[in-house]
Parts: sequence; structure tokens; C-alpha cells
Amino acid sequence: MKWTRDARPRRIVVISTGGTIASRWTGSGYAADASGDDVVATAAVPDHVDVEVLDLFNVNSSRMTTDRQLRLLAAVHETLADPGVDGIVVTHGTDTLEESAFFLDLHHSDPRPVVFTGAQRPFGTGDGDGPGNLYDALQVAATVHGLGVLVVFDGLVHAARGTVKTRTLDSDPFADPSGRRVGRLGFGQVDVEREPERPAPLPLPEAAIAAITSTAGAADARRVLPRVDIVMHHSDNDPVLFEAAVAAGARGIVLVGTGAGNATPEIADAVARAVRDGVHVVLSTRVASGPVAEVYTGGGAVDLAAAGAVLAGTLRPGQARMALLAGLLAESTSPERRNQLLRTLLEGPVRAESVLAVAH
Ligand SMILES: NC(=O)C[C@H](N)C(=O)O
Repeated sequence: MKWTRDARPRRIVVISTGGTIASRWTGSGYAADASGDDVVATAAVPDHVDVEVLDLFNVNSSRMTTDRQLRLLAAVHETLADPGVDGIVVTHGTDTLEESAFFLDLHHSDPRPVVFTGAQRPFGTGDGDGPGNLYDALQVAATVHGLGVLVVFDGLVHAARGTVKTRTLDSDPFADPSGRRVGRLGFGQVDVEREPERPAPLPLPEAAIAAITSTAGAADARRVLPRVDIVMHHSDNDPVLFEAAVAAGARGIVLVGTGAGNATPEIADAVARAVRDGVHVVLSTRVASGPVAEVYTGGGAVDLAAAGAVLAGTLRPGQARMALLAGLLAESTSPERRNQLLRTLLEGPVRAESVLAVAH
């Protein structure tokens, strides 16, 4: 379906958070530095679009934190409280863009779009890709609705869910390795090829947002924000790092298995102990695409699931961690209900069961 727009002026708010699109040379490397106004000034603005800028923070996105992601979620929510706003563009570093975009998508209940974009080449360079990406993101934010949180990069439109950074430096760094993109841009139109599948949005995590904005500050936030770790399996791995995460106070751990989500009997025992102690474990994979699936025993996903791990579907580890974090931040009464919620948040369009049905 092709989306176009009439001449009614659209009000789009650009929320600036840093990344390469705002990065300048510091003398020893690039670092986020330029303001949101400066970033917007580099780009052409589509016809009939009025842009307002909100400078939220300015970091390279490898320095993203739960605290900052909650601030971003709250800023989006407050911005959309104004019915005169037509859409939002978030400029963000590409390293963890997939995490913030998905975290926001899990909580996004408004038909107005939130569009993430950034750059692979730095601010103010002649060959920079930031200005073009920002133009496209403004175009999409002013044109579509009802598609949730989107990622616009290099002329392509992706759903937040499932889309990850698949190339470190290319100008086309994002893709869903297990699915299809949402669409593409061209000649003032947005061509939407599929509608993203999204679970029912979660309510805003009010207690966590109150904690990070409270005067009690960091101490309060540490008490409320759950620690969620990622531990990767490999040949010769033992449970030491997994157990270190439990000892550090993790309330959730993403276990990144090999293959379709496999590890060892010793890791499966460690998972069972952690789950018994109230830690939520999600099983993802270090393979680039495809779902985790209960195929193998002897420490494989069959045993990890029996030990209490919840399978991450086709979500890669960073996004599986976001679903786990969102599940832990949501009000819930019992571990069983939370696991049920996690299954809903993790489950994507490609379901392991259907793959297994073919495999048997
Ligand atoms: N291209 C980028 O934006 C990478 C950058 N290091 C970041 O994520 O902030």
C-alpha cells in the first residue's frame, strides 16, 4: 500500500539523543556532541512539515542505559499528550537503536508514528548519510500511522520488532534477519509492504519512571530498576558467568545459546537453580537468524525450557533483553503470570512450533 499525504501542515517533534548523526571528531575519535537543532539544520525538511526539536541527551548509544531509555519513553509519552503533534522522530546511535526502538514499541499505544533514525557517517561531513536519513524519517513520521515504532534508514522502513544492526559500518545497517522489512521510500511516497505484528502494548511503567525522575535520584532508581544480564554460551563454557549474574542480583538473564538455543546439562542445572530463586531466564541464540526451538536434549533447549527458561522466538539477544526488562517493569502478581506475559512479548511472527512441525 502506498501512503501519500495532503498539504495539511504536519507537526513533527525530533527527539535528539546523540549517536553518529550528532558525532564530531574529538581529536582521538568521534563522539556525540552536536545539538538537536544543529542536526536538524543539516537536513532538508519535506514540504508541509514543521519541525520542533527536543534535546533529551547526547551520547554514543553504546552508553545507553535503562534510565535513559525510560526518559526517552516518558518524553515520547509527554510529547504525544499534545494532540497537535502528528508524529515523532528519534535520532539515536545505531549501536543500540534496536533496543530503544523495541522498548518503546512494546509500550506504544498511539496510532501516531515514532520513527527512529541515525547515521553511519558522522555529522557535518560532505558524504554524511544523516541528512538523507533524517529527511526520510520526517517524511515517514508525517505520512503513516498505526504501524507502531519504526526504523527508517537508507531509504528503507523497518518494524522495531525483530530489526537489528546487521552491519557494523555500511550505510544500510538494519534488517530483520528472520523476517521482512515494512517498506521503502521513494518520490515522496511511503510504500508499506506489510503491517508489523505487535502484541498488545504494555502500560507505561509509572513506578520506574517516577523513580528515575524523583529527587531521591540514583539510589531510588537502583532499587526499582531490575538488573538484566546477557550471558553467551560457547564451546568450553561453564556456569560461572551465569552464576555471577545471579550473584550480582540479576532479576532476569538472557542466555544466548548456540544453534537453536542449546547449552550443556551443567548450564541447564544453573538455569533451574536461578529460576527456583525467582530469576527469569530467557533463551535466545547467537545465530544470526531463525527461531530458538525445543529440539535437543543433553543441555539443549528441551532441557533449558524444562528448567524454566522462556524461549525468545526470533528475537536476537538485545531485543530479548528489552522484552525481559519490560516484563519485569510491568506490574504482575506471580512468576507464572510474568512468564505468560514474557511469552507474549517475546513471541514474534515466526513461531518455533511451526518450524518444529516441519522438522518432525
Ligand atoms: N553509527 C552509530 O551511530 C554508531 C555510534 N557508535 C552509536 O551507536 O552511537
